[in-house]
Amino acid sequence: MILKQTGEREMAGQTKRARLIYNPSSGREEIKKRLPDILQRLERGGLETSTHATTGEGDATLAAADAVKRGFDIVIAAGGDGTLYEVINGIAEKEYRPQLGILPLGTTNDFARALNIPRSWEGAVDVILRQHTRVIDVGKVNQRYFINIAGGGSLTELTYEVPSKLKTMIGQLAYYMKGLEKLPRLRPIELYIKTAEVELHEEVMLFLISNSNSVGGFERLAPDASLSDGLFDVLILRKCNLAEFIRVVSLALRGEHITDPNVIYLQTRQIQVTSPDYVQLNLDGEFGGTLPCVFTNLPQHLDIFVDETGQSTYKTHTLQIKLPWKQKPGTDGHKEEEHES
Ligand SMILES: Nc1ncnc2c1ncn2[C@@H]1O[C@H](COP(=O)(O)OP(=O)(O)OP(=O)(O)O)[C@@H](O)[C@H]1O
Repeated sequence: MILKQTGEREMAGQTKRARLIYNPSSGREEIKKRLPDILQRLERGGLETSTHATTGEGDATLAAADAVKRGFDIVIAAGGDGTLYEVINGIAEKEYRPQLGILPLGTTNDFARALNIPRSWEGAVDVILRQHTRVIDVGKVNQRYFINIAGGGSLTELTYEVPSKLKTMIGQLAYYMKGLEKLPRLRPIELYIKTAEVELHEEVMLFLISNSNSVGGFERLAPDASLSDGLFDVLILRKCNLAEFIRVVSLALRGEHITDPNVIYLQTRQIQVTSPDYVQLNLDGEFGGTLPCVFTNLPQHLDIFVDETGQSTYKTHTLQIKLPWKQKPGTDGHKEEEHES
């Protein structure tokens, strides 16, 4: 018999079993060097851990579903947001859902940032070993699941356009470079939005359906978002020109965009989005199909290990973007400063 429920194995005096699913290509490929140390630290901390190295797109979903089937107590996703997204998609639809640990070794690690999971592998492993968990909501759309954010429209196609080689080499800056390249070709989409509370028909630049407040390096994108309130925070940017777009983005970096007249903000449990246009969906940074669709919040659906101290080890990003038409020849147009928060 497989002892599945949280705590059952401990109560039976058995060591907990963890399945570490890691993406060897994540971030700057740090996991390749760190794996023996990570396994040793987990083992010393009392977790019997076996590993699965992902081989490409979709493999982490299969590996996570397999870990559920084999009755692992804990699944650890080691990599970036893409790996975490795939692991969640292997677990979220199942009746038995192991506890989830995160080792943030990717480029952006939005969700780990939202949960204050330490950036250092030692700190992140210790969070798992201390066994303090938080139950979080999961978003469901088109039979896929997301925990951080879903969106569509201009710029949301960005994350899967950045080649992984470029991300490995220059990290988060790759996203911003690609973003600048896209700015001149922003185009609005026509949307019909329906929730239990409102119905809207608007021309919009983009829409974001968020579960956490930390998205793409913007730490206050949805300032009121709670991971476990059963609600999505929906942000819609109305049709606007390039200058207004840049103004809203710079307000968003400071978390001051919610009251802007170009921004519609609402909270809801379920939202139906349709469009006569071809609109691709972005789920936690990955391609998630196209409109039309219904986004449903599954309240408190996953149990994730978090830092009980709540102290952030993340740096805040101040991004200074020189607009292409003001750029001097020979400069790259970007400057990123980091400050300890
Ligand atoms: N062995 C592999 N080689 C290349 N790509 C892989 C491999 N295994 C998985 N992948 C793909 O790499 C994608 C991105 O990985 P991941 O999110 O872990 O890292 P990242 O892109 O560096 O970080 P972030 O998503 O935070 O920017 C995953 O969605 C997955 O499909």
